[in-house]
Amino acid sequence: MKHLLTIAGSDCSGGAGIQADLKTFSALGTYGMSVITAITAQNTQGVDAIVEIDNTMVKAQIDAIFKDIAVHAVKVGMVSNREIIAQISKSLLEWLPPFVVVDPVMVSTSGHHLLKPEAKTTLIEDLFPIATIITPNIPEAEVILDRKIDDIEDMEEAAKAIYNLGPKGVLVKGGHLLGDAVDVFFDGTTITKFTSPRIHKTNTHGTGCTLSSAIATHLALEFDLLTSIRKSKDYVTKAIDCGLEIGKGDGPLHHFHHLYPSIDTD
Ligand SMILES: Nc1ncnc2c1ncn2[C@@H]1O[C@H](COP(=O)(O)OP(=O)(O)OP(=O)(O)O)[C@@H](O)[C@H]1O
Ligand SMILES: Cc1ncc(COP(=O)(O)O)c(N)n1
Repeated sequence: MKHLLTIAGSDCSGGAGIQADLKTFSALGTYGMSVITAITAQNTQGVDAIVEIDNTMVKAQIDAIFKDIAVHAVKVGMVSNREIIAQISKSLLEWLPPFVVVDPVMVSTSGHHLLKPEAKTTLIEDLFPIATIITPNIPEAEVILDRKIDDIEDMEEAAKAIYNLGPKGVLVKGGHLLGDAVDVFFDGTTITKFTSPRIHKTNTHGTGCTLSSAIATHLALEFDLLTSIRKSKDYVTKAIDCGLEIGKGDGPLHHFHHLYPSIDTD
């Protein structure tokens, strides 16, 4: 059995954040654990309120897990502010989990800031260099690089430029473009594109959280990086396709484990 850890924010409505991550870990047959960095009051329509967790409590949660339980991969999502980011970086450098997938969550689909704008530099300097892979969407890649991304060629250039900031791999996600959903990966030598047909449904709340936690899971299950991305994109595509009509806004994905090929996790 592989043990997965998400360090992220709570979404009380269950579509994104910690809740999406834990559902993904379970659906893929692994044991999920969580370090909560922020509590959000949100639903399918938007974010009403955020309380950030004190960084000493973030440290205490990380230490409680690592001193007792083996962690086979970590996914990092919403990290809120500079103090929390610096603490996560320090703790991960101390405990050294084998894989760290960083989803640089900045602004929710509904337009709410989930990362304080002044924390962008700390995110880049403290978390990118310890990441096995980072998974920005197009608006996040634009903020990281301070440039516009309009098409797949721009995504390729962005993946290469973000790679120079220190992660071992960069996946620029194309959910926000029109046409097929194309994600562009760069590992320092080769560009690889992952394409799936665009599904015309509104239940895309939490797609990024789900993709990054699925990649962490597949890495923990000892698939290589390219296979982990391919299998995770397949998982997200199916989970969007059978998504739930819950709430009045952008609905959640459905993490229905019978849909996914069984994985030998022993
Ligand atoms: N309508 C869609 N049909 C098929 N795949 C999609 C669709 N929307 C997003 N995806 C895929 O979902 C994954 C997440 O991409 P996206 O760009 O939406 O990330 P994100 O914006 O971080 O997600 P989130 O909505 O959680 O913030 C990618 O693999 C992307 O290609
Ligand atoms: C706690 C938390 N983490 C991440 C997201 C991003 O997901 P989305 O862009 O689908 O709103 C979110 N809304 N809430």
